[in-house]
Amino acid sequence: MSSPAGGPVFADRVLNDWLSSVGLGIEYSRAEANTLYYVDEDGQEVPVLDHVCGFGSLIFGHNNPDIVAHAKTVLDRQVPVYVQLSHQSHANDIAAVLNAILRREIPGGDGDYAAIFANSGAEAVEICVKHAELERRARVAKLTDETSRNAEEAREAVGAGRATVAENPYVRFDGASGESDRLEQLLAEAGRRNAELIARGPVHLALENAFHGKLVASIQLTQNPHWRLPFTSLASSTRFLRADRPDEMKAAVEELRTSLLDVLVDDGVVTVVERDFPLVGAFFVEPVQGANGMRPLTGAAAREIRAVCDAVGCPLIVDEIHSGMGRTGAFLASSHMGLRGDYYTLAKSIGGGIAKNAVALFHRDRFRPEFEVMHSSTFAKDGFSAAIALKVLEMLEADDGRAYRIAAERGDRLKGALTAVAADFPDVVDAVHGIGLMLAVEFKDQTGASSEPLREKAASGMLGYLIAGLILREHRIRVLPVGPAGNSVRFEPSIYLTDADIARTENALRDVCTILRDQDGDRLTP
Ligand SMILES: Cc1ncc(COP(=O)(O)O)c(C/N=C/c2cc(O)cc(-c3ccccn3)n2)c1O
Repeated sequence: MSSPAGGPVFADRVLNDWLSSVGLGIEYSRAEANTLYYVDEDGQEVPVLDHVCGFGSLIFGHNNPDIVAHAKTVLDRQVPVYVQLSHQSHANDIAAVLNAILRREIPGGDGDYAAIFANSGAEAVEICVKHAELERRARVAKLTDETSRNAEEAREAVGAGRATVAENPYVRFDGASGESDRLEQLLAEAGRRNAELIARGPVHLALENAFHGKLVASIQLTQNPHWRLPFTSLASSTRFLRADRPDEMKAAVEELRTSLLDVLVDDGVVTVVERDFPLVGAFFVEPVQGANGMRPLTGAAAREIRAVCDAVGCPLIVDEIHSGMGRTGAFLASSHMGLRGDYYTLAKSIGGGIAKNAVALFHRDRFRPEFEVMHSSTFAKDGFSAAIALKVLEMLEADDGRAYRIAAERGDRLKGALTAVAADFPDVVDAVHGIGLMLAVEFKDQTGASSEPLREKAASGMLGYLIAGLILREHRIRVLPVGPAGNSVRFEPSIYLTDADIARTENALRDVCTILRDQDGDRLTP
C-alpha cells in the first residue's frame, strides 16, 4: 500500500492493506446525516448509507447542521478553549444537565453525581479505575488503622500480664521465650501476610466479552484476548463473569474473598481474627454489551450485579459510553433494566460528531473531592467540546425527549426489518440482538460450511468483515462486524434513518442470507 502520491507510507500501512483485502478499503470524502460519500474512479461522488456511525458516536448523524452551526458560532465568539486551572463554569453546566437527567432515569436515584471530564471513553474508564482505587485504599487504611490499634492494645495487655497468646494456625511458637516473644512473632507474621495482601492491588470485575477501552487499565477490562493478553502485566487483573449466569456471580466473587489478619485481645487471650479485605476494586458493566453482539443485560443480571456490589462494598460502574446518550431510546440504557450505578461513564455522542469528549460521574456518597486536583488532562473539559456537549444535551432533551422517542421508534422499525429477514432465513441467522438503535444480526457459525471459501473465512474470524465488504461493494451500505466470534454485524445509525434506508438495509441483508444459504462463498471474496 502506498500513499496516493506514490510516496512512502508512514501510517496505517498494515491496517489499510488489510481493509482492502476484505473489501473495506475506501477513503470517504464527505459525510452528512446517515450518509458517507466517496469519489469513484470516474470522479463521481458515491453515497453510502452508514450503519456504523463512528461505532455509535453519531446519534445526530454526520456533521449535523445545527451542531456545526453552533460550533461556528462558538469559535467565532472566540470561546476560551484551553484554560485549564481556571474557573470553567461550563463543566458544572454540563454536570447540572446530566444530574437532572440521571435523577429522572435512575431507578430510586437518590442523589447527585460529581463530574470529571476526559478526552475519550477509555480515558473516562481509566478515571473510574483510579477513583475506585482511592475509595478502596481508604477502606484498607481504615482496616489497617484498626489492626494497628489492636496490635498496640495486645502489646500493652501482654506486657502488663493481663493477656496470654493463644496457639493459632499462623505461627508455630518454637523457642519462644515468653508471652511477649510469642506476641512479637505473631505480629510479625500477621504483618508480613497483610503487607503482601495490600501490595497485591485490586481485582476488578467485568462481564465476559466486555469492552471498556484499550488503554492500559481499561484494556484489562476488555476481554478480547487478542487485544488484552499482551498487556496483562501492566495493570490489575479482571475476573470476567457470565452475564447469562447471574446465579453464578456470588460464588465467583466468593472465590476472591480474602482476609486481613487482626491480632487482638479477647477476654485476656490474644487471638487472630480474619477481617474481610477489600480486594475487589469495582465492577464494570455495559448495560448493552456492544462487543458481545449488542446484548442487553437481563433484569435478573442487573439485580444480581447490584447485589454483588452491595455485598462486596465496591462501586458498580455503569459504562454507558456506547449505550448512552439516547441510543437505546432513553438517555441511559441502564434505565431499561433498572440498573443503578455508583459511577457512570459517557462519551461518543456527547461530542456531537465533531468534538472529543467524555465524562465520568461519581455518586456524591462515594466521590473523593481530592480527586479533582489529583487527576488532570490538558485537553479535557475544554471550552469547545463543552459547548458542543451542551448543544447535544439540549437537542436530546428538546420537546420532552423527542429524540429518544425517535431513536426508539426508528430502532423498533429497523429491528422489525432485521427480524423479518431472520425469520425467512432461520438456517442462516441465529438472532437479532439489541435495543433502539444499538442492534446486531448474529449469523450462524459457518466454520462447518460446505463451501470451502466460507468455511475458511469463518475459521479465520473474518466472516463478518467479508459480509461487510459485500454489503458495501454491492449495496453501498457500510456495516461492520461485532461479537466475540465476529459473525455478527452491527447496526447503529443516527436517528435520521429513513424508511427507505431500512428497506435498502433489509434488501442487502436478504442478499447476504441468500449467499450464505446457497453456500456461495466466492461471492463474499472481494
Ligand atoms: C462500552 C465502551 N467503553 C469504552 C469504550 C472506549 O471508548 P473510546 O473508543 O472513546 O476510547 C468504548 C468504545 N467502543 C469502541 C469499540 C466497540 C466495539 O464493540 C468494537 C470496537 C472496535 C474498534 C476497532 C476494531 C474493532 N472493534 N470499538 C465502549 O463501547
